[in-house]
Amino acid sequence: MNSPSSSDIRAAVLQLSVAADKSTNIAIAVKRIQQAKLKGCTLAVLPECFTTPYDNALFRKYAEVIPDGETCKALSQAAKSNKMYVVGGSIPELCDDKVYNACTVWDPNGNLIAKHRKVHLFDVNIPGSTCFKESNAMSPGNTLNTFQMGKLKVGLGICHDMRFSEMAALYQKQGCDLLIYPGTFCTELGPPHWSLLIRFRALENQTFVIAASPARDTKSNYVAWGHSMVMDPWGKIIEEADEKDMDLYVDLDFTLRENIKQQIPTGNQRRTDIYDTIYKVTVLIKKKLNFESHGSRQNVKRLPEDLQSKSYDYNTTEYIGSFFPKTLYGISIYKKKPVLTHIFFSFFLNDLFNTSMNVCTRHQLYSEPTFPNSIKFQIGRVSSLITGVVVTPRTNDCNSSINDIINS
Ligand SMILES: NC(=O)CCC(=O)C(=O)O
Repeated sequence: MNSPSSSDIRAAVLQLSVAADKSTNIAIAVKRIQQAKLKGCTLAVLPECFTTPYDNALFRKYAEVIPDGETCKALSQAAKSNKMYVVGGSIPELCDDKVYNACTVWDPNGNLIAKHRKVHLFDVNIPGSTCFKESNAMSPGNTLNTFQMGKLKVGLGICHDMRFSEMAALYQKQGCDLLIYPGTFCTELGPPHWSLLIRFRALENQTFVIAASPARDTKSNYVAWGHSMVMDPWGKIIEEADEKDMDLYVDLDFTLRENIKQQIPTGNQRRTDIYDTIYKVTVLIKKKLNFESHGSRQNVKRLPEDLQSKSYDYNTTEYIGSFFPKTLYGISIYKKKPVLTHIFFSFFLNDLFNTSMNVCTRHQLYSEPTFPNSIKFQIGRVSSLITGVVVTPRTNDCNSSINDIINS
């Protein structure tokens, strides 16, 4: 194996102590980011729930909206003033009266470039050891999330997410070079599993892995294991903290990963003819439809349950369309983006025949029969949330452009 010659990034893993006061925690994080900058780092990673003691009773109280809350403002400013990428551990996020365990990522201009809501909540019941039910206080996220640092692609997970190998495998399939897990394992599950799981995820996906824990506080209700660490794709620990309040500064050389990928090319050796790991796009009809066309209002009945959602493989789906005939409603995935079905079919045929033809679908029977008008005739708003697509009816909306539909 070639020995690594140049460092691609210098990362700081900030294993800070979490105090009872949120503003104090934020101020400490900002200071540690500044110190990481002075150490030459371009990336700083904070721990899970670094603003909040890890306690179901406190999550809602400490929660804030993203990106307008106190923590986000401070992290954005810290990223910008230090010209660094900041992976903001996690904070309790308040959204639509729900609380999520959410990681924000900030680029060197202070822009929010990714958000990951913990997908697998920490619900365990080990008599005599650990009992925790995070789902009593938090809602789960539904998507996998990556961000780009120059040429490097980074996949995000939060703590318990690291137990799920499919999730990491999907990041590997998406080409991630580095996986980052802010995490707070406890002193019961930390010793047997923390380091092993990080090592598995690194080795099986041939990626670097950074796991950032808070420092241990033996007086808190939930005692964190600490031991933040950085693992290389060979399964070797590059740096590991002990349980104390401390930071790691680590050089990551991605030529190591490139070499391992060439030498042991497991990424190309998967037998997808006999097994596969897929990332699903879920299409959901959220509300019953009520739309207006040609002056006549149509009240559409509630869909049968089985027609209300469909799942597709995100990675392989190029063109897929579903009609919900009772509502005349359609939804499609076109080049991995959600579009309304009639637009999808138009695109599809236009691509196929390299022409600008009009396609008359059932929607268009109720709208105007030309292509531009059919785009304008929008019976629903399509928003690409998390893993899925939520279709929310909108009445008589004739002003949206195709970009609005795809990007909304
Ligand atoms: N905060 C967490 O998700 C803890 C996960 C954990 O300890 C585990 O064993 O899993």
